[in-house]
Amino acid sequence: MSGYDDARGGSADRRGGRTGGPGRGGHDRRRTETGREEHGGDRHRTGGEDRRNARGRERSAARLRGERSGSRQAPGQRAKRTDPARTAAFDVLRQVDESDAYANLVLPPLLAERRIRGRDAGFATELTYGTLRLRGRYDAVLADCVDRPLGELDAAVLDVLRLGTHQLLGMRVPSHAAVSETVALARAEVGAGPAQFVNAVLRRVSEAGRQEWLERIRAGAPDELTALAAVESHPVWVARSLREALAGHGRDPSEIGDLLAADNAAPRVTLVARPGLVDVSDDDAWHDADLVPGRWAPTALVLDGNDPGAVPAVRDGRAGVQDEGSQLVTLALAGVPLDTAQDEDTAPRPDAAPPASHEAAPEAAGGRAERWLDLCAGPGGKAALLAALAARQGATLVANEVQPHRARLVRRALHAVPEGVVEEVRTGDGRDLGTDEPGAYDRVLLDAPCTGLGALRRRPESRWRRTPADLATLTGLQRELLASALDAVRPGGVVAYVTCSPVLAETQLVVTDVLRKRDDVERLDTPHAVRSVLRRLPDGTTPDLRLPAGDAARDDVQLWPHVHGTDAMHLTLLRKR
Ligand SMILES: C[S@@+](CC[C@H](N)C(=O)[O-])C[C@H]1O[C@@H](n2cnc3c(N)ncnc32)[C@H](O)[C@@H]1O
Repeated sequence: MSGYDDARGGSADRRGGRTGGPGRGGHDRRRTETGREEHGGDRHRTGGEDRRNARGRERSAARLRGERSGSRQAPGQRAKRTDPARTAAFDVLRQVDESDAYANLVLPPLLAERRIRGRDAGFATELTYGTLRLRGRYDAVLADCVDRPLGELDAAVLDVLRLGTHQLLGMRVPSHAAVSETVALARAEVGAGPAQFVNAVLRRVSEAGRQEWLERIRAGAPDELTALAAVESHPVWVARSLREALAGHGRDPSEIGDLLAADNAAPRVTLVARPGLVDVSDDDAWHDADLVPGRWAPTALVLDGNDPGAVPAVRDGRAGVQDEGSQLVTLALAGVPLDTAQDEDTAPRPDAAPPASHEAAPEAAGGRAERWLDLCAGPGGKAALLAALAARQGATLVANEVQPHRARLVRRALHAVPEGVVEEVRTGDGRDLGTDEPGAYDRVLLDAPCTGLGALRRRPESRWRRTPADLATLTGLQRELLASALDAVRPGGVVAYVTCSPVLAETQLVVTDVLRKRDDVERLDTPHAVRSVLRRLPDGTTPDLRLPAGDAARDDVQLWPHVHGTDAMHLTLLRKR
């Protein structure tokens, strides 16, 4: 990467003061004067309400195809080529802002389309995800370097600044290259005037190292939680909810720093080997993939590398990419005995030998094969594991999903499951199922729509999208869905209430509230159910799940990224009396 040598970047502020530069108004005015395409406007404002508008989508789609709307710089300023990896990262950030896109869905096809491979692809990936994850930290840094509220800056300029700041403070890019390459990106994407501003601001950022900036952020915060939230790049309300969740689930709230830090670490790629569909020793299925057993689930394999698409078993649906927490909660539901009279040890372990045939498996009360229901199945990760387990236990599965396009994803996820196991993939509102089919199922998985605040490692942009108002909407829906799941299960049957959020309002409070209104449900010993499906260690024991003990012990299970290395999955098992 080249060093910085740009006489045109002459507005660099070396006096140590904050830098004003072109804000939204200035940026637009400049473009109007030069007659170039209107690019910023209110749509680009961070958090702008109208970012979903059609023009934004069109522009984003064109950008993803690699089409530029024409050079925004004077010919004499075009000498420096922009780096394709940085341009790709910028384009993904703009998509995330303009169209509410998910970076993990947009970036891989964009890299493939532009033939960005190898180290460049790795650089673009780290730059994109790292910038999105640490956006809050970088905004705190940038707020110290710019003399107006960041919300007044053109959103595209702000994204360029965040990209430059991540290179300076979060990657091992030499300062001169981080600044000069980012200024070149700014010049190509947002124009020469803003590029000068970017140059000046990034020079201010580069005057201190990461540690010094973190100390400055901490010193400037009004209280400890706000400081931690800024340093670890979480909205304050999210940090507060997570700290409350730690306490409510029986952990020490002082773990919040470790939890927030764990949200900023890219998770390892974990695969699920769907039992009965693929064998770990089948070399053809794994095609030389470097795999080690997971920490908790007997079905989990950790992939050393980042390309699960290269693994044949993943491509053909016998395996999939799935967090171990998701695997554990699904295995626990499939393994829990259906009625109290049954000896718990008779529940089949997921790594036990399969029954001799589909028909030879245990039956539900009444002598029929068990019927299982996945009430909110899209896109189908848990449904696929559940269906594989159902096949081994002689059960059948109905998968329900309210959104038609997600129901299609469920069908695709289930295509490797043996014929006859999946009764139906239906599209419908799960809230109606309890009334439509009362007592019709033996096991029901309710993996409820939730804030996803337990899976922030995987969705780098999502922490900035959620608002406290989402909680009110979601918790109402979660209550209705849980009531429906409990109506849909037969007496003696089991419901698994699952969220990928540890937030108390979505976990304990939903369950407590729904159970308060009915007397036909009992809580099961969920920690026991989860322990009984853990993988066996070489010495025959199972790993220590490190759940709260003593007074803090609970009858539900909450997993944590900083303790278990999984998403913060929540599981409560309930039995209909
Ligand atoms: C947390 S996701 C489920 C993830 C899924 N279990 C998996 O492992 O792939 C929740 C799903 O519930 C769906 N959903 C939301 N409201 C619903 C409703 N009223 N009825 C059924 N499904 C609903 C959402 O579309 C989303 O696909």
